Amino acid sequence: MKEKAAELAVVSNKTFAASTAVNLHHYDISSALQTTLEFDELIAIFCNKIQHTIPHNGVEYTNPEFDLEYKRGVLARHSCSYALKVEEQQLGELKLTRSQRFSKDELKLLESLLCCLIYPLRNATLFQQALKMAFTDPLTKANNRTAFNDSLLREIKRAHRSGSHLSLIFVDVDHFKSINDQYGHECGDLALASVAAWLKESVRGSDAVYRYGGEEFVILLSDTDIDGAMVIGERIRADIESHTLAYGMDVLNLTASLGVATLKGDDTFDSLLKRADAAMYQAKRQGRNRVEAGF
Ligand SMILES: Nc1nc2c(ncn2[C@@H]2O[C@H](COP(=O)(O)OP(=O)(O)OP(=O)(O)O)[C@@H](O)[C@H]2O)c(=O)[nH]1
Repeated sequence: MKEKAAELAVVSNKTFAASTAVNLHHYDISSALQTTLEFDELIAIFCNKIQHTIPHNGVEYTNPEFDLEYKRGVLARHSCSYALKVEEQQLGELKLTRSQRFSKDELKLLESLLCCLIYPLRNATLFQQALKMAFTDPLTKANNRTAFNDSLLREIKRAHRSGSHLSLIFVDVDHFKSINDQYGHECGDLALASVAAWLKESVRGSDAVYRYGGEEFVILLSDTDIDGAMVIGERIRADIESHTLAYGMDVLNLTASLGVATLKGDDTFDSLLKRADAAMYQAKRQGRNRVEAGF
């Protein structure tokens, strides 16, 4: 049992090789852990299964790679913590707490049982990494078009059901072709990655920036009406205009044209997209570096 993270006992697949023979309890836990690939569900199942052999009041699981913090119960005075690993792959840290000390026998049993958890956790890691890749644009690290289609469909259903507002903003970089032509595609790629980063900063706290294609991005704003979306659109436009992009000895200034639309009662996926897109083209026609609403 260790109290400080720096002195964590390590449970890895090597511990498994040294552990006692697999018994029915291990088998029961292993079977239950095969039912999900979600980290928090795996931890909850594991802790439920060991509760009667190793009673505990509080559980804390952290996995910085996936920005995950799972807590349940009441964190008490005595704790035991484990850094979970398979080979060199970190799988997060698990801490159990309660008001009485954990005995040596309990800790030995817990280490042995934790071996049932590490491979399901490793599978969850691989699955979550694959999911992340499938929904991320590799150049800009923004969410990709597939992620956008999924999110927009889900958000439209939610907004229609609950009567809440939903807005979206199309952002199209102005005269982007001339950046490629003048400075080359490498510079164009850098510009796109930079714009994506600026957009994420502008809508801080939200994960709703998507690369729609080419030099076009889209931002999905839940619970936001047209007035709110226009304010955010104007902030984004000003942010892009105020940034500079250093490329070798050159300093580039970028602008973008934005189209904003808010979901109406009879809107579908296509009609909402069409209004935002039309508003963006209106902004281009009006001289670029502008925000227009599509009503
Ligand atoms: N470097 C780079 N260029 C891209 C990428 N995707 C699309 N483009 C370029 O983006 C440019 C888009 O040009 P246009 O559609 O003519 O638009 P524009 O020059 O931005 O002009 P306006 O939108 O009218 O202001 C094309 O030259 C594409 O080749 C990419 O991933 N990387």
